[in-house]
Amino acid sequence: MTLNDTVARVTDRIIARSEGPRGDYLARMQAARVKGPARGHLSCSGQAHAYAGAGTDQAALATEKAPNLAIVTTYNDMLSAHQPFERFPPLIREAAREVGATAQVAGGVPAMCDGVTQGEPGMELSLFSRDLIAMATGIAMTHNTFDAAVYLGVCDKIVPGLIIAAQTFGHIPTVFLPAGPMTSGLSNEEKSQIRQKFAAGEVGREELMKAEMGAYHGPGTCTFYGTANTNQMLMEFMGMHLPGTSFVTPNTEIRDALTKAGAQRALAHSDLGDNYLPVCDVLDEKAFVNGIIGLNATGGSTNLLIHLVAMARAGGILLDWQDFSDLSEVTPLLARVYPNGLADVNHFHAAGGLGYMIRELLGAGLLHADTKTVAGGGLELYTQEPKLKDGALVWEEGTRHSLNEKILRPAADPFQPTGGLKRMSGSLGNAVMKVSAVKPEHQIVEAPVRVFHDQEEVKAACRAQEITEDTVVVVRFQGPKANGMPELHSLTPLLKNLQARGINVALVTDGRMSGASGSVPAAIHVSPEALDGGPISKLEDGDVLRVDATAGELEIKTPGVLERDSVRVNLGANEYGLGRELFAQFRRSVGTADTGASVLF
Ligand SMILES: O=C(O)[C@H](O)[C@@H](O)[C@H](O)[C@H](O)COP(=O)(O)O
Ligand code: SF4
Repeated sequence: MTLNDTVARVTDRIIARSEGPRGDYLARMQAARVKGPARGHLSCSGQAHAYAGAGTDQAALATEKAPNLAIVTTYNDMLSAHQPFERFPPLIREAAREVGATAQVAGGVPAMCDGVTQGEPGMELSLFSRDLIAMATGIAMTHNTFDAAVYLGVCDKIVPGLIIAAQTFGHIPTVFLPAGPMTSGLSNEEKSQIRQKFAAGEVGREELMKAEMGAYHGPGTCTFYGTANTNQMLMEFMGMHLPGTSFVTPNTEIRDALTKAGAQRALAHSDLGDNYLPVCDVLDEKAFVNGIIGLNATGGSTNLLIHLVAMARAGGILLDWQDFSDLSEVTPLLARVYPNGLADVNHFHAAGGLGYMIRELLGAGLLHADTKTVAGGGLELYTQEPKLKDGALVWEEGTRHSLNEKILRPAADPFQPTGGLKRMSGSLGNAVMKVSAVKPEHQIVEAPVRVFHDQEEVKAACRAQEITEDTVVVVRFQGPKANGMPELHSLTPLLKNLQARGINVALVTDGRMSGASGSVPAAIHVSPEALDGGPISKLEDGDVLRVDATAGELEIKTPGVLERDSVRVNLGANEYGLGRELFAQFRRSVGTADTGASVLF
């Protein structure tokens, strides 16, 4: 199938724009290659220290020339999605031994659960945790005893941070290992409805708690299509997972088989064998374009508009939001998974999942088929799905037809002809909106603004029934420099209640929303942020703003606003408490949302 013209044009534009930094990066990766096992270049004392804790693998490490596999794990009990990783290191060591190699945990890396911290001060560290995860992984990998690596991570900032690190150590073959989604419990829609009833005072805390525990009931990734599951989609579209591994349930025989196969695949690609495949050859411009196509075709998390820019930059690839916007215009929306629909990722997987989507998008000429993937070939391999046959892991062709067209559609008959994410621009600056989750009748709001400097102020105003007319709710000083750009997802039930009362409401913020946010039109990541004196800092209650998701317009309609001075606020309250005092340097040095909101470059 001929590649779509726009996909080809945007890819060429990215390659041309990135030529300098990409060339320098690839030269550094080539220079980082070593002859023989990496550990052999350490001093005898360094090696002895590295092997002392290796138990039965100590002799092999000291005398053999077989590859040594790094395990970077983000296991902790706070993220249901990462709790299954507790069992992974022994499985991976066993897999390494089966192929005459060794494996060592290079380091444990922090991971934050955005569900636990949602609406709490901790959320102000969330975005910064991405770069800290990359730095912590750097500390693990700098032991430099590794010829291949597996990275264990799933959730929001964790996969982006790990990818930044994997790119930094891009001369090392690396496979990402997921743990898989939680089994389906109380549906996301039912959970959301009970939250709205609680916000409206119609049910008590006991009923709310029962619903939340029914939704989030066990190990595995939360089942909505938020940032975590968007990351899983990216790892398949970009060839960093084995095919079809993302949405296989944790703690099952096939999950364990996939974990071992991923480890052995990474070892098979080491420079000590004949199939050297470093990360820098997998994550090239085409892989990132494939990821952006997948993001739009699935209506994925808006957070990836920030993270993908930073992930690509770590490999010398320069993305901008116009790339996302141009690709969105030619990418059909093929999936409806909550918040873009009622299904969850388990239903999506059962309907044909990522393998069906990749087949459809390849067939439509919307993906680069000729990328290098950890599966050992091009993207065609990702139309296959793993099966256990007599205890052995095999891959078979996935379904050629959607098994539920309410969830998954063919490219010839999509839910909508363009992608789920829309770039917004106008006199207020640049922003993004997840339009796939907003009903058409809610996609244009032109109304007076009500300005807030804190999400708690919004909650108080909603509870006091102060918002009774069409309103654009502006929450500013939520940008990366102001307070770490938290997600304001806990406003969703309150704003949905206003919408349900017939009030045409939109949210505009220099902050973020969760990948799970939906249905209320939210123009987020407004750049420049208020603290940088962006137009959002000049708005006053009553000014009229037009938020038009159809046209991608974010326009101040009241004259004279831009001539005003910027409002200044005292941000001292968010400099201390629950660890925020440790991130002052991050707030001072972080970049803008549209350049990846990073402290690293
Ligand atoms: O970007 C995201 O996908 C979110 O941060 C997600 O990781 C977080 O888990 C949700 O906010 C939790 O959803 P609820 O708060 O609705 O349970
Ligand atoms: S999806 Fe969100 S809430 Fe669920 S485990 Fe991951 S970070 Fe936590």
